[in-house]
Amino acid sequence: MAETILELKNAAIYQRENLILSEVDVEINQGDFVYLIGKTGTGKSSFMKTLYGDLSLSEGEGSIVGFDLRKLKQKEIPHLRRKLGVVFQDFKLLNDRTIKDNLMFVLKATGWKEKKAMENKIDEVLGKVGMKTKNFKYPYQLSGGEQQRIAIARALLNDPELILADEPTGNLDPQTSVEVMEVLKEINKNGRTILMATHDYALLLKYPSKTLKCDGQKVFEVVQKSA
Ligand SMILES: Nc1ncnc2c1ncn2[C@@H]1O[C@H](COP(=O)(O)OP(=O)(O)OP(=O)(O)O)[C@@H](O)[C@H]1O
Repeated sequence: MAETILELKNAAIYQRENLILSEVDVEINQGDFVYLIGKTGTGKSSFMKTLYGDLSLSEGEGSIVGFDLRKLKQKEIPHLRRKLGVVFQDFKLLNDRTIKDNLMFVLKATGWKEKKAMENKIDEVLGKVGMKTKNFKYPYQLSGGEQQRIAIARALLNDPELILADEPTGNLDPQTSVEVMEVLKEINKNGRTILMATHDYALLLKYPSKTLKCDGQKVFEVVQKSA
């Protein structure tokens, strides 16, 4: 049996006092590729934020990569984030430094010390996203698709057990979205678990996989119809 990486039981998710999602029961196993879909404002980002500790879980049960979300303390959040790779729609790269220095910054912030090991790791993750030759560039010198590849490489630095991608193709054109999706699929094929929020139905049709939907304050699994 595959190991459970994420489990929510009867969870409720709030933004301040507003209930966004309730009775949430979700299980994600090691190696899964899971989509999270739903119209704008239905709670996809709130769901993701709960998983990476940006919103606290105050009702129900939740565990993710070995952390109990109900008991998560502020000071544990960096440890949780280290076991997760988070990818955002807007890349969130630091524009004042090169790609290599963006990645170096994360390694230093997460406790890496040895220069050679850091350089090897940077080479390894850039290789995985096909961006090894661009390490001297600045983010603004790269296209959106290239920047997102770098953001995915950054998410891989600490060998996360789970990658949370919130609309990773939201700012990209259809062709570039497919390229970024290929990168994510390849990473998943190598055993990494991925949860991806999206409203790009073309991608869902092209790359069918388990799909969760947010609607009417609930999250449920939907069966995709083939095109
Ligand atoms: N910081 C906040 N404070 C209060 N309410 C919020 C906050 N952030 C989001 N909300 C509300 O929570 C609901 C869900 O928002 P959320 O961003 O999770 O939806 P979403 O499905 O990710 O939407 P989108 O596809 O537009 O990103 C919305 O009604 C939104 O107005």
